[in-house]
Order: sequence, then C-alpha cells, then structure tokens
Amino acid sequence: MDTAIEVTDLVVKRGKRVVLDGFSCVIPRGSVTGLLGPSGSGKTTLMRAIVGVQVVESGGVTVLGHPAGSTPLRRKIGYLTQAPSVYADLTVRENTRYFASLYRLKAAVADEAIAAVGLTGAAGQLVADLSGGQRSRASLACAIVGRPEVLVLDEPTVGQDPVLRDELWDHFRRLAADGTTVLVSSHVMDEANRCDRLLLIREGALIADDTPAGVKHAAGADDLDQAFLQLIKRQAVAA
Ligand SMILES: Nc1ncnc2c1ncn2[C@@H]1O[C@H](COP(=O)(O)OP(=O)(O)OP(=O)(O)O)[C@@H](O)[C@H]1O
Repeated sequence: MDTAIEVTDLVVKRGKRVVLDGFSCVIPRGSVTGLLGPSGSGKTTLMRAIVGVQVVESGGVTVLGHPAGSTPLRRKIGYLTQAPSVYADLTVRENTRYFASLYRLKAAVADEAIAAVGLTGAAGQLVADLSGGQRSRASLACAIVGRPEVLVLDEPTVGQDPVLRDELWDHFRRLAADGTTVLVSSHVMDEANRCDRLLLIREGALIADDTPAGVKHAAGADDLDQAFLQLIKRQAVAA
C-alpha cells in the first residue's frame, strides 16, 4: 500500500482535555477514507493535526512523507473546515478565481471547480447572499480548485440535498480515481458505504480501521449504522 498519511501515537490536548490519546492510523494514497464517530469524538481535531494547524502534545503526523504543516505540503493539501472560509463580499466566481490565482491557475480551472460543486448557476452571486448549503459548496470549490494531492473535508455534505450529495460523492470518487487522497468526516451512513476505508473514532481512540464490508463483518451486522453501534458498545464495555 502506498501511504499518503501516517499518524503515529498522536496525543492532542484541547483545553485541559486529552482529545486524542495515542492515536495511530495509516491512510492509503488515492483512496476515499471516511472518518466517523460521535460528536466530540475528535474527528476535527485529527483533521486539524493532519493539515498541520493543531498544536500536538506528542506523536507525529506525516503527509506525503513530510511532517504535517511543513512548507512542501502547503500547495499539496486542500482543507474544508466546517465553517465556510470564503469572502462574503465577493461572488462565488471571484472567490474561486482568487484561490486559483494563488496556485497560478487559470480562470477556467476555477469555473471547473464551481461546476464540480453544482454552483455554476450561482457563480455571479455574492457569497453573503447564498444559502448555508451553497456557501459550504463555495468553500468546497475553493478547497478543490488547487487540485491538491490530499483533500481533507470536514463534513462537506452537511446541508446538501440528496441529489447534490450524490453528485459531490461522485466527484470525490473521481478525484480518488485520479490519485487524490480524500479524507472525509461524515455522520451519514450511506456516505460511509461509498468510502474505500473507514476510520471509526470514539473518545479519541480508533475503534475500527477497515473497509465498509470489513466493519460490518467485524460487528456481525448487515448495515453500517448497526455495525457502528455494536462496535461503540463493545468498546464502551471494554473500556
Ligand atoms: N478550542 C477548543 N478548546 C477546548 N476544547 C475543544 C476545542 N475544540 C474542540 N474541543 C473539544 O475537543 C473534543 C473533540 O472535538 P472535535 O471538534 O475534534 O470533535 P468532532 O468529532 O469533530 O465533533 P463533531 O462531530 O461534533 O464535529 C470535544 O470534546 C470538544 O469539546
């Protein structure tokens, strides 16, 4: 397996709380990996550590063979945060073209990113005038426009309708087929089924790292909802 991201014995404290406690995982290149777990389990914190914006106590994260947050990775990672990070006083097109220009990419590349997130019809609208779901997609267009090798997406489909969610997942799958490593957090189990691998976190510990079929098999369950409940209960009893 060609590794894109390697997390080793990672310990992260936020405030006084240990959020990740000796967390390790390996994420293969050119795959879609789903990050799942209850609210507050540490998904965003792990993503922040991978992107290199999280202060860590100990342990290490390497991305494409470089330490997380190091200079060679700046142009190679795209990160979508839960809070949209676009300029409200610019249009969707202006925002996306601005991010494209940082990568010295042409306007046509920005237009492709806008189309990929289904916002062509709203490209001329100010971000301030968009719905919440549209704003989140505008942010996604800016995260993908630089064609990063690693794409870290924190709940990219929240607030989207089922048709758009399906189209966004088709796009993630196409990116992975072209070699992009995609790490996506989600609470939606039908989305988890579309991942190559799943990482299930509970209270900062990894309780499953497998394919969707492997997770179901390990839990003895037919669907992922049940499988996750089983695995979480098992881990709670063992803890
Ligand atoms: N800035 C902060 N200061 C202190 N504690 C924080 C901070 N941000 C998050 N935490 C705590 O860290 C823990 C993990 O938070 P994190 O955002 O990583 O969870 P999550 O799994 O992404 O949750 P969700 O699914 O709700 O987004 C939570 O207990 C949260 O309260």
